[in-house]
Amino acid sequence: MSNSTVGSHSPAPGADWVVPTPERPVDATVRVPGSKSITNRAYVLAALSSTATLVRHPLDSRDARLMTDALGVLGARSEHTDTGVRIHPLEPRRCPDPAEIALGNSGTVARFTPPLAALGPATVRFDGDPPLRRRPMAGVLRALRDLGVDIDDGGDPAPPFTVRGAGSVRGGVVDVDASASSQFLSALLLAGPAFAEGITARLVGSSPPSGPHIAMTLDLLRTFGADPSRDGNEFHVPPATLGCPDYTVEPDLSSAAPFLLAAALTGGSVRVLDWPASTTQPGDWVRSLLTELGVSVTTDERGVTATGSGELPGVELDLHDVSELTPVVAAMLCFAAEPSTIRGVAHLRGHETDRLAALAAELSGLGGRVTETEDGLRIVPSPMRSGTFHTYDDHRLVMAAALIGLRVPGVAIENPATVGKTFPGFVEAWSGMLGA
Ligand SMILES: O=C(O)C1=C[C@@H](OP(=O)(O)O)[C@@H](O)[C@H](O)C1
Ligand SMILES: C=C(OP(=O)(O)O)C(=O)O
Repeated sequence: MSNSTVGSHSPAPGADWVVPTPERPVDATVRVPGSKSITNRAYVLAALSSTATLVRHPLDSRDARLMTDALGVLGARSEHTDTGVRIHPLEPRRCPDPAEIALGNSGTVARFTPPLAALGPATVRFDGDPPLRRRPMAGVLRALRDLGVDIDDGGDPAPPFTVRGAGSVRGGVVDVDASASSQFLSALLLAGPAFAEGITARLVGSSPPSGPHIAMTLDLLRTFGADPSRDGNEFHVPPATLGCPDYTVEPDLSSAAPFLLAAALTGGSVRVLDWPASTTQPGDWVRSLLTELGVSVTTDERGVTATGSGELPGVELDLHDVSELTPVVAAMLCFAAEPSTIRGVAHLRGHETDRLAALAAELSGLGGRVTETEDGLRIVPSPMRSGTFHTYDDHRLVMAAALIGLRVPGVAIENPATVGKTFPGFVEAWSGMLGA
């Protein structure tokens, strides 16, 4: 494939990235790295297993390294091998006391590791990047406290906070308000097999976002030998001895999404290799979205291919279940023929940044007419122009801005390296797709 472009292949360190704008429809085959959500769940369950786990094709990114580092502090060694990462079972005596865990801006690390600290005997202080201190944590900290875990958050349920481990957690029945993040529930369910009485988590408050991520948690628990069950709003995970010697991570379909959307926006064709035949990943939904928008989506043994016409209708979408796709979908809809609305995603105000405010500001800054609603965005077609797109340390804003650059020459993405949270090679993969 070759395709002429304007813009740059890869920015100098610290410089903005002027996104290449193709002069012809894209025609490319791409491979994306492993799923962040699956990688970090597999690492947690591997640490809780009684024997070592080789995790194959894991994501290697900032969030994944933060997870292996956190597990290392807690006493689970990891080895990078030619075929993946081998995680050894937690040995709590290896954890220094007191200990410190760095959370970066990773929701999975921030929510999934405090229950593991509660299982060990050490006092563990957790802190992260300044934006993480504004992300919600109350749902998981409150539930852990209700289970008898000693947590000091200075009265504010946010990092920094300290878990004083008692060497075990009794577990049992607990109410969980996961309306701000599904990760609160996933955190408790993942640790459930290691609690003496397992866990019965009863959802209270409005329904959690990101349902597929909860299904993913149950799926991985089963793969590692636990026996989770769900009865309406009640989730039960009995105590279990876990083990899965060899686990292979699927490609990250949320990282794949912008590449398929690129086919829709340029009237080209993009194949993503190794799309799983069945998956709990929310990114799989992009296939039905594109089909609804009139894009041809075909699946064969090599992967999924999207072929677009470059024309898109406006659409009304409820993204409550697949909210991590909102930034790239919102960017694409700036080029639809009619107005669109995205609803059901008020909780994005507590993601890496306030994503609704950031998308409205940055897409409007390039000429789009994008406004915040109570629980989403309204997008009205409007000619877009070159300029700087600020990324607020949010990987998915880099991906969103790259889509705008497909149709608008001269889009400069500030701090593109922040995409390394989940996709360190994104700039190169995007430029490769464009033949730049
Ligand atoms: O459990 C997970 O791996 C995730 C759950 C979702 O979080 P929220 O439920 O907070 O949206 C999602 O947005 C995030 O990217 C990953
Ligand atoms: C919300 C996200 O990440 P996390 O909550 O895992 O930090 C995301 O990747 O879109």
